[in-house]
Amino acid sequence: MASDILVVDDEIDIRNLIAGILEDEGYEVRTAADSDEALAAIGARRPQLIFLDIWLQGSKMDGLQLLDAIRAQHSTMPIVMISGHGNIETAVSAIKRGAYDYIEKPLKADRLLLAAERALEASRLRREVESLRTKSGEFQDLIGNSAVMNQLRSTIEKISPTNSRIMIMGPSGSGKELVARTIHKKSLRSEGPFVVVSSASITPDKMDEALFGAEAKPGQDPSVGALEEAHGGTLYLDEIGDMPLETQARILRVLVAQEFNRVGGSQKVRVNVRIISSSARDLQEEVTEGRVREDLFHRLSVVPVRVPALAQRREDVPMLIDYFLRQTAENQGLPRRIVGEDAMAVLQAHDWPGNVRQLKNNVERLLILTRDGDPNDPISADLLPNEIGAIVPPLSSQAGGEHIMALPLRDAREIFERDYLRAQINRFSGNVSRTAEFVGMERSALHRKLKTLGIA
Ligand SMILES: Nc1ncnc2c1ncn2[C@@H]1O[C@H](COP(=O)(O)OP(=O)(O)OP(=O)(O)O)[C@@H](O)[C@H]1O
Repeated sequence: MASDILVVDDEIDIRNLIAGILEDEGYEVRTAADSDEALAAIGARRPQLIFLDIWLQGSKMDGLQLLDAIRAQHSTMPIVMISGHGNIETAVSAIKRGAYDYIEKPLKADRLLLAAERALEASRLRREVESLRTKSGEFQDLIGNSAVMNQLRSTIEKISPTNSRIMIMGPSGSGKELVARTIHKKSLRSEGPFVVVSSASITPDKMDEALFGAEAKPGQDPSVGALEEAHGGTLYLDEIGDMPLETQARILRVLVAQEFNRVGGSQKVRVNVRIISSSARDLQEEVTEGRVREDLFHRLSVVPVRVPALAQRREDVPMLIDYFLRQTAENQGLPRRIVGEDAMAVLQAHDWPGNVRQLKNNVERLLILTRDGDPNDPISADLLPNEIGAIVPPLSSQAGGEHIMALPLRDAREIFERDYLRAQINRFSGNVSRTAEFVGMERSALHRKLKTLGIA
């Protein structure tokens, strides 16, 4: 996506010259002759960079006043001043007031392009640092080598470079947002912003403003909404089913018309944004029950992507654990640890209703709890929190401890074998060969055993 640059200068020749040089390099350029036009252009859509003439003759505000006015509303907007020959001092004072750089007249194409590149790069880096900071280093590769994860990865490769809208479905904590970030990173918009709007963290009455922004009210600054913020990049709508129906209707209108009004505003804002949305619930059901608009659902899920629950890809658990152990050790300055085989078996057999997020939290907790132990000792199963449970899930009620004591050995053993093998089969996602290898039986013998015990 080409960056959107606004050139503000009262001299038409200068405006055209700068616009021509920038457009030749593939930038998208808009121009303004005075402060009113400039503020209107910024109001219509926030640019990614502004070239601003210091003098600005015949304008309500001169360049420095306009600089202050823009920065008051958009404190992080990169602005490069255009300075006349001999007023370098003013240019320097503009930098003190928050301009990013200045270029001198007569203009030189290479200096102009260099200034544009640097300012855009600095602003991109600032966004990246911010997003890394807020995510506290959470951006990471998609870990996992199971068949379903490999399938997911190849889907991501195919759909990322297209501009199509994507609906990601999967249970909470399974990695939907990470998949969305990966798609963005591999798309042609990767240099643009990735903006998240999460229904969980915004109250319904604030949702419209969060998405569309709001026009300035007396005594208040205007607010830039997520759609505008995501111009040139990707907007991730987390839990679309939790958005108020009126907001859904407004999103639909944006998708149809490609433009929208800020809350309380009458001016149309045009943006170029790819929308990726997500849902942890069955959206078809949400549609049937009237919580999601059917027309919106069809427009948003041009390409549906499913992220499987962790319990459906247990093979990935050891790799994820290893990854989180390394990551946590690095982030917290703790020694690296390894997980013992007994603990690994328990962790792999667990059902993880909170999916990868729950696994990650547990690994972090384990590493912190065992920080005083000998780093060379593998973390053993007895250190796992109770809720993770033992490898044999709580025995079915009719086979509780006391009952077992009332049974002959043969029957008690059968109950144990059934629970044990069921858990092992689960752990290896139904793969009999790998289960047989682990429990130390011939494949055919295990088959017979499973049949006798009535395990499908
Ligand atoms: N395959 C994976 N490899 C590495 N980390 C992962 C993977 N899947 C998820 N994670 C990590 O697990 C945590 C939860 O993932 P994420 O937020 O993407 O899930 P989600 O499905 O969007 O959750 P929710 O529905 O609650 O919004 C994040 O810290 C994420 O980085």
